[in-house]
Amino acid sequence: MSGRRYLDEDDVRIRARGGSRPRTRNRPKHEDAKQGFVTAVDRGRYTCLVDDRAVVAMKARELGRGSIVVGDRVALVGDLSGRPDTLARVVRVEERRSVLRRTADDTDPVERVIVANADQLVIVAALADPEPQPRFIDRCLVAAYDAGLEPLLCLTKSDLAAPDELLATYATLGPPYVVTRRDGDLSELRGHLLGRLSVLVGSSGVGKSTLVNLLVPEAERAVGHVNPVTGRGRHTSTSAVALPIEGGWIIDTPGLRSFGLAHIRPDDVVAGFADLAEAVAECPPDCPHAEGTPGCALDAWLAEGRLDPARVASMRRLLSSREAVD
Ligand SMILES: Nc1nc2c(ncn2[C@@H]2O[C@H](COP(=O)(O)OP(=O)(O)OP(=O)(O)O)[C@@H](O)[C@H]2O)c(=O)[nH]1
Ligand SMILES: [Zn+2]
Repeated sequence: MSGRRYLDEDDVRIRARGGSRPRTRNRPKHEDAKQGFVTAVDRGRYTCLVDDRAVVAMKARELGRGSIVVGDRVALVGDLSGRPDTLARVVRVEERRSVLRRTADDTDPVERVIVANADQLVIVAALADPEPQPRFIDRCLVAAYDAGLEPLLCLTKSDLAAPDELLATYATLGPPYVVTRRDGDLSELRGHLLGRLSVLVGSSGVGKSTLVNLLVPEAERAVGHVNPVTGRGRHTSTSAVALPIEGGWIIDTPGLRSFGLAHIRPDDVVAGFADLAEAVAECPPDCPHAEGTPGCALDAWLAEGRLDPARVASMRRLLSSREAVD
C-alpha cells in the first residue's frame, strides 16, 4: 500500500567502503548462488527450501545486520546438499514484495520485520472460549492494511457460538471471512489459502494450532489447553514457521499475539478506505481524523451527507485502536 514503507534499515544494501574499483566488479562473486525460500528462523539458523531440499544456512558476514525473516527469498552458496550437519550461507536477500512488521508495544519505536512477501493476514479469532476481542481484530486489520496484505477473518469454534453478532461489527468494513470448527469442513478456508503466502495471527487459545494441524497434519503443531480461569491457552509453540499448503504457504507465528502499531500513521490506516480518500485529501496536513478535529474534512463531508457514516465510524474505530494500549 504505502510504498515508502517497503524500505528501512533492514533493506539498505551493504556498500563497499572506500576503494576506487567500480562496485559492479564485486558483484559476480556469487554468480553460482541458488535461490531459496526461508521457511524457518531459529537462533541465527535459517531453514531454506532449495529446489525440494531443506537446507540450513547461516547469514554471510557481508549481509551485516540486515534481517532475514520467514518468507524471504534469498540467494545461497556453499553446501546445498541438505545433509545433516551441513551449513550453507545466505549471501543475498531479494527485494521484498511486502513486509509485516511489529513494534513490541505502541510506545516502542523499534520496528521488527517479522514476515516477508506475505499476501494475506489470516486473523484467527474464536467465537467463544476465549470470547472474541474486536479490538484485537481491529489492530490486526490496521496492521494488514499498513503492510498491504489482504485480511481474512477466520472465526473458529463455531460449535460454541454463532458468528452473527461479531460479523455485524465488521459488516461495513467488509473483510472477507470464513467460519470454522474443528469437526467441520475447511474447504472454504483452503480455497482462500490456495497459492498464496498467508500469515496466521491470533491470541492464545483461539484454536490456531488445531487449525494448522487439520490443514497440514504433518506439521504436528502442539495444541494447548485453555486455562479455565483466564480463558487463555498455554503458550505451547514458539517459533514462526512456513508450512506448505495448497500450492501456497501458511506461516504460523506462535509468538505473535498482537501488533504494536507505533510505526503506523493515521494516513496508513486511511489508505485502507478508498471511498474516504477524496474527503481526506482536503484535511490539513497530519490531521488525526478524529471526530471533531478542527478542519477535518470527514466531519464536513459527513454533515453534507457525502460519506457513509458507518464507514467513517469504522475507520475512526481503527484509528483509535492505534492509540489503545495492549
Ligand atoms: N469447542 C471447540 N474447541 C476447540 C476448537 N478448536 C480448538 N479447540 C480447543 O481450544 C483449545 C486451544 O486450541 P489451540 O489449537 O491450542 O489454540 P492456539 O490458538 O494454538 O493456542 P496457543 O497454542 O496458545 O497459541 C484446545 O483445547 C482445543 O482443543 C473448536 O473448533 N471447537
Ligand atoms: Zn481529517
